[in-house]
Amino acid sequence: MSHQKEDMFNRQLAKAMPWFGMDIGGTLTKLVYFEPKDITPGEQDEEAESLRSIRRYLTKNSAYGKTGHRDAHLQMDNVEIRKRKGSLHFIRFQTTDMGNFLSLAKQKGMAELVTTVCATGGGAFKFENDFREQVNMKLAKFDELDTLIKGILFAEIQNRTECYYYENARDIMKSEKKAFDFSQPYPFILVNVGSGVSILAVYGPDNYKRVSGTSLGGGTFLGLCCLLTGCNTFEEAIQLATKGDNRKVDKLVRDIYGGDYDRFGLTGDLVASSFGQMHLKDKRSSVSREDLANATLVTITNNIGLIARMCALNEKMDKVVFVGNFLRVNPIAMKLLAYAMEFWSNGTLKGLFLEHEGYFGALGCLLQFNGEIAAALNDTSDKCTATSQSSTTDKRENCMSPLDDTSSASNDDNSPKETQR
Ligand SMILES: Nc1ncnc2c1ncn2[C@@H]1O[C@H](COP(=O)(O)OP(=O)(O)O)[C@@H](O)[C@H]1O
Ligand SMILES: CC(C)(COP(=O)(O)O)[C@@H](O)C(=O)NCCC(=O)O
Repeated sequence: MSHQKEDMFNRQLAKAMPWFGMDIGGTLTKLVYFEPKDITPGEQDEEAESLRSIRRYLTKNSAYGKTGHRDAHLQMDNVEIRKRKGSLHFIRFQTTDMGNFLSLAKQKGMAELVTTVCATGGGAFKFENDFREQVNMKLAKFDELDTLIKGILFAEIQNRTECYYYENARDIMKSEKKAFDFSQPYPFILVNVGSGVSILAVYGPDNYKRVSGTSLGGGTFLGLCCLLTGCNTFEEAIQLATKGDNRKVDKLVRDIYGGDYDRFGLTGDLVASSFGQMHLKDKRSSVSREDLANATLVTITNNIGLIARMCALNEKMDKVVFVGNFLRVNPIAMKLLAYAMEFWSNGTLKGLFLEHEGYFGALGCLLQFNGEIAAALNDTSDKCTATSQSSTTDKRENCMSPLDDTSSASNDDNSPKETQR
C-alpha cells in the first residue's frame, strides 16, 4: 500500500472507533474491545463525547448489567493493531441477555457511533435482525472457526506465556502449569469446548479442516449439573465438582474385576462405566450433590479427551490444543485432559491450553475488521478475499467499506466449509 493510501486507511480506521469483535455463542457472548492509548490531542478534540463515555464505561467497570463481566486478569496491554497502540479488554455476558445488551448499546449512543459490528458465532446469524431493527447496526459476519484460529495465532504472538501445559500430567495431584513455547505451532489439533465441541486439524494459518465434533460439551456439563444438583451457575457447578468424588457415582474397573484388568492394562481405579453405580438405590441415596457434579465433569471431560485423542491419531499430530469457556476456572477438566493425552498415548501426545480460553473467536473477529477495510480501500474485486479459507471461492460481487455498508462485504456465504490441504 502506498504511504498516502496507508494514511487514509489509518484515518478511516480511527474514525471507525470503537473497535469491537463479538462472538455470539450458544451460551456466552464474548466481546473484545480495543482501547486506543495513543490518542493525539487533535483526535481528542474531535472525539465524540459518546465515544469517550463508552471507553470510560467499558474500561472502568468490571461488571455490566446482570451477567456482564470484564475479565480484567486477561487484559492485554501494549498491543499494536494497525499501527494503533492500546489495550484489549475481554468482556462476556450470557447470550440470553442480548436484549439487555442492545438496550444498553442504544442508551450509550453506540448506534450513532457504530454502523457495523464485526460478529462471529451462531448468534451473528440468529441476532442479525435484532441488531438492525433495535439499534440500526449491521453485523459483518465472520466464520467462527476462521476467527478462532486467527485469534489464537495473534494472542500467541502478543503474549509469550499464552500457551501452557501440565508438567507431571500423569500425576493429577502433582501436575503443575508450565509455559509452553507455541511459536512453531503447526500442525496441531484444536478442540473448542463451548456449548458443543468442534475439533479441527490445523496445518497452517489459512489451512485447516473440521475433523470432528460432539454435542456432549460444556453446555451438556452445565445442563446435566443443574438437573442433578439443583445448582444454577457454572461457577457453582465447578465449586461443587471440586468437593466431590466421581468414584461414588461411577463404576470402576475394580468394582467389576475386584482389581486391575491386567491383560489390557486397565487399572482398577479407571472408570469402567460413567454413572454406572446410579442404578442401585442404596448407592443413589449415599451420593452427594458434589459427587454428582464431579462425576458429570469427569464424564464429559473424558469423552472429549477420547475423541480428541482419536482425531490426533487419525491426523498423525502430537499437539492437542484445548480452548473454549468450558475450561474457565476449571483446572479439574484441564488436568484430566492433560492426563488423558499423556497416559493413553504413552507420552506421545501433549495437551496444551491457552490463557484467553474462550475469547479467540471474538479476538480474531476484531482483527478481521481491519482486513475488510483494507480490502475495501484496495477496491479491486480480486483483493476481496474470503475471510481466510484459501480454498474457498469468494462469491462477493462488491467490496464495500464496513464504515458505509458491509452487507455485501461481510462473509455472508454461510455454507459449511472444509479447507482442503
Ligand atoms: N459464566 C458462565 N456461564 C455459563 N457457562 C459458562 C460460564 N463460564 C464458563 N462456562 C462454560 O462455557 C461453556 C460455553 O463456552 P463458550 O466457549 O463461551 O461457548 P459458546 O460460544 O457456545 O457460548 C458453557 O457451556 C459452560 O460449560
Ligand atoms: C454448532 C457449534 C459449531 C456451535 O459452536 P459453540 O457455540 O458450541 O461454540 C458446536 O456446538 C458444535 O460443533 N457442536 C457439535 C456438533 C457435532 O459435530 O455433533
